[in-house]
Order: sequence, then C-alpha cells, then structure tokens
Amino acid sequence: MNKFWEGCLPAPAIRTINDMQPVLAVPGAYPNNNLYFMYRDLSKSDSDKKWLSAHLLRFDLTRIPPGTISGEFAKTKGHYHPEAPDGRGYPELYQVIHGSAHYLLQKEDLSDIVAIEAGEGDVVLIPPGYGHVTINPSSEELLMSNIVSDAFSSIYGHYEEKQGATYYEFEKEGWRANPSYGDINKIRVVKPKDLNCIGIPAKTSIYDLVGDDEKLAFLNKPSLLDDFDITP
Ligand SMILES: O=P(O)(O)OC[C@H]1O[C@](O)(CO)[C@@H](O)[C@@H]1O
Repeated sequence: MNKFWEGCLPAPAIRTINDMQPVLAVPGAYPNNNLYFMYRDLSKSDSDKKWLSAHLLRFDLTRIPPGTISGEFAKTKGHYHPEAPDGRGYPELYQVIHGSAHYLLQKEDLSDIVAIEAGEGDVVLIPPGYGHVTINPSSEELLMSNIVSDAFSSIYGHYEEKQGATYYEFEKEGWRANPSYGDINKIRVVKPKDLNCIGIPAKTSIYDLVGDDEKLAFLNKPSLLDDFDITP
C-alpha cells in the first residue's frame, strides 16, 4: 500500500462481517472481523486536492484482504449510483493496483449481468445504470483505486433487499446464482474493455488523470458517454 501511496493516509472506513450480513451468500454467526478498508478522498498535493474538490470528484483506495466466508470470496457490499442531472446514472472508474479483482456488474433492470476479470494495472469503467460489487478472487490482497463523482450517495437498498448481487462467487464452485432474484440471465464473464475511445489509456495510473478537465468530465456528466460503446 505504502509503495503506491507515499503520503499519509486518513483512517479508513471499514466494513465488518456484521455490516455485510445482508449481502452474504451464507449469513451466520461469524466473529465480527474487518473485511475491507476504504481510504476516501485522497490527493497527492494541495493543488490536486483543490482540483478534485472544484470538479466534484473523489479519488479513493480500497484494500480487500483475501479470504472466504463459508466458501464465498471476500467482496464489497455492492451499490448502485443515482442519476446525474443529465438523467444518466453516475459512472465510475476503477483500477487494480495490486492483486486481482472481479467486478460484478448488474443493470438495474437485470437485462445484463457481467463479471469483469481484472488484473494489475487494468482500468474498469462502471457504466451508467450498473450496480457493482468488487470481489477478491485470489489468495493475495487486492488494492484498487477509484475516481468517482462526489456529488451523490451510493444506493444500497437493492442489494440489501435481495441478500446481495445476482451471483455469488465461491472459491470451489465458482459463480452461483442468488435465488432471491428468481430466473435471471446467465452471467457473462469478460476481460476489461479498451477505454481509449473515451480517452482513458490502458495500464496508466488513473491518478494521472487528476487535473484533466476533459477526460474526467463524464464522471459528472455521464451523457458525454452516449456516443460510445462502453457496454462491458
Ligand atoms: O460502498 P461499498 O459497496 O462498500 O463499496 C465500496 C467501494 O465503493 C467506493 O465507495 C467507491 O464507489 C470505494 O470507496 C469502495 O471501493
């Protein structure tokens, strides 16, 4: 972590097993261990901090240690984003810094369910309208970054009501459909899409985009993505 981030880090927000009970494949009486750590609203300099805040953007790091709960891989709770003023859902950019991640995305109407398998350096776009969960599917710690609008609060209700996302990922059996959703589409498993079409270079730290008004404008004005094929 300190190799990637040399400055001091604020105290992280932490999710524990108890916080995650409403979204676990197998809820139960586990010790209330810490599951993942979110270092929010980071910047490397005062001028970056000013730029991020003036552009209503946030850069975060998240650390998800490896592990399973009754065989299910460690994961984030899962949430949707609301609509921006232009009527499209707020998107988000993620990047794997260390380890690997499966980004499990589902459209609100469940017409598309997709797992994006990302490795070190990969950049992943959460397109407007997709809820998302991040899974650590390996025996290594996952460290990832994200840049997202700071103008909204995440929406957890759907995931809490349904006991998690449409699919759970287990260490031994792989993907298992969540029965609360009834008859759902098969999960598509894909690699990260090339994002050069929207000006996001592959394998370059997304932190380097801080200060670029044009390239990150879509995070607060998602309709700028309308003309691009960004389906995962
Ligand atoms: O809010 P959840 O579902 O716990 O997910 C946490 C992730 O979402 C973020 O808040 C960004 O959307 C990150 O800080 C963190 O990686």
